[in-house]
Parts: sequence; C-alpha cells; structure tokens
Amino acid sequence: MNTQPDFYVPAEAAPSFGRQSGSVCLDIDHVSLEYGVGQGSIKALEATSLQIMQNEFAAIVGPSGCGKSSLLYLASGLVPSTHGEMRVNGNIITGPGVDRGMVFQTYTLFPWLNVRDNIAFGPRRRGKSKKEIEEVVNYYINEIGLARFADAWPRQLSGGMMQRVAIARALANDPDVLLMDEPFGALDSQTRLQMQQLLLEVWDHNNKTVLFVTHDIDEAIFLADRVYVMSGRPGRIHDIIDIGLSRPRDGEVVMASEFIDIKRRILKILSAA
Ligand SMILES: Nc1ncnc2c1ncn2[C@@H]1O[C@H](COP(=O)(O)OP(=O)(O)OP(=O)(O)O)[C@@H](O)[C@H]1O
Repeated sequence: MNTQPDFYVPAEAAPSFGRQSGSVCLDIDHVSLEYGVGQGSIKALEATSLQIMQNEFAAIVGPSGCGKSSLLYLASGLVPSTHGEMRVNGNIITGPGVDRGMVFQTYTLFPWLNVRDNIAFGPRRRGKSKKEIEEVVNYYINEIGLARFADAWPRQLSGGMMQRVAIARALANDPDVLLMDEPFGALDSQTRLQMQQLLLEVWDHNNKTVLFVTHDIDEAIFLADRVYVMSGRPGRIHDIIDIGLSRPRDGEVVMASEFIDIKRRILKILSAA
C-alpha cells in the first residue's frame, strides 16, 4: 500500500533526467486575449496555440510586450481568455486551481508566515493532515536547501532564498504544471545561475511540467527542453526550438558551440519576429 500523501513524490520515484512523455499536459488552443474593450483596448494575444508535454521544461521568449506574461496568466486562470480554450491534462481551465502553481518575479511570500508555514500554506488550506503537511514541508525544505531556515521570516531571507521558498510553496500543492514568470529576473547573475541549477534539480526529482517565461535567451536555452519563440504583439508562437543539449547541464554549457548555434538561431528569429 502506498502510504505517501498523494501530493508527495519522493526523489527515488523521479524519472531519469526529466524526459518529457508522449501525452500533452498543457494545451493552449487558439487563445486570444484583448485587454479592455472598444477604443484603447489592447490585443495582447492572437489565436495562440501551444502544447506542452508531460514533464517538459518549456521556456517562452519573445520581444517585450508580446504577451509572454499574459499567456502565463491565462494558463494560471487568473485572467480569462477572450477566445479559445486551455486545458491541463484534458481539464478545461476556468480559473485558478491547485493543478497549476505560479512563481512570480517579485517576491510573493506571506510576510507574516515563516518559511515552514509559507510552504505549508497550500496543503493546510486543502485540509491535509498534520503528518502529511509535515512530510511535504520537510521534503521541499530539503529540496531547496533551506532546512536551517525553516523558522526564518521572509524579511530575514535574501532574494534568492525567497525565490527558493516560493518554488517550494508552489510545489507543495503538487501542481501538474509550474508556471514561472521571470522568477530569477531580479537576482544577481551568480545567484541566478545557482537558482537555475537548483530549479533543474528540483524539476528532475519531482516529475513536473514547467512553463517558464524569460527575457534571457541564455536562461531559456540552459533550462529548457524546448524554447517557444513568440512574435511581436499581438503575440503568437512563431517558432519552436528543440534544445538537444544533454542533461545534466552546468554553467559551462553556455560556451559550447551547440549552445551558441541555438542562441544565434533564436536571435535571428527574434530579429525578424
Ligand atoms: N492588465 C492589463 N491591462 C491592459 N493591458 C495590459 C495588461 N497587462 C498587459 N497588458 C498589455 O498587454 C501586452 C502584453 O503584455 P505582457 O506583459 O503579457 O507582455 P510581455 O511579453 O510579458 O512583456 P515584457 O517582456 O515586457 O514583460 C502589452 O502591450 C501590455 O501593455
């Protein structure tokens, strides 16, 4: 009998280096988004479609204002689409749900809760037992390397540490998809690299699908299985680039000729997008 809580995936059960499987996890199907109505309305997305496979690490890049964050907000259910439909594992998205976890660029921890209670927030709201909550919190505190800071308050943490907790808090709900909007955009380059590596480890251990928005092409290539390149507003997916770089990846990979070729290709697409 499986005695683990249903939202707990031990590292031993993880897939070997996060290969995506054959079924679609997040299906964005001809989705359009217009902010406002009439004169002055803004068409952010136009008939945008993409399909992210189970366990895929997908990154989205595109020109500023092309609708990258809007696409993420649509997938989160925080913003309704004007046209089109989105599904997670076949279920139509009609609003926010625990099957999707979000991590934002700005630090969004609850300042009145310590690290442990920030991570416990979702499972507690969902009525999980004390034992289940303790297990999941301990598991993710260890995953993010902050066991020593379990009782610290958000104000006592650095930006990188806060983002670690934000990732753990999102994963503690056992979402099918982790939606990340420039989560490392405010960090210095050294911390950013550490966080990218940590994210890849956590992704590898926990059998998740990730949709990651970034301005940074190096970051997208370094992290992703596929990079989705958007065209200018109203945005749509212009190209999909398969990143064939082997895993695990380390900081050195940015100097590999394959990496540089992919980057050159994306820059070329962006300059024409
Ligand atoms: N709440 C809103 N109300 C009105 N317009 C909005 C709103 N949010 C975004 N927009 C507009 O929609 C367009 C797409 O914005 P979005 O933030 O999704 O783009 P982005 O690609 O993430 O931009 P950036 O790369 O600069 O962060 C922009 O023109 C933006 O001004």
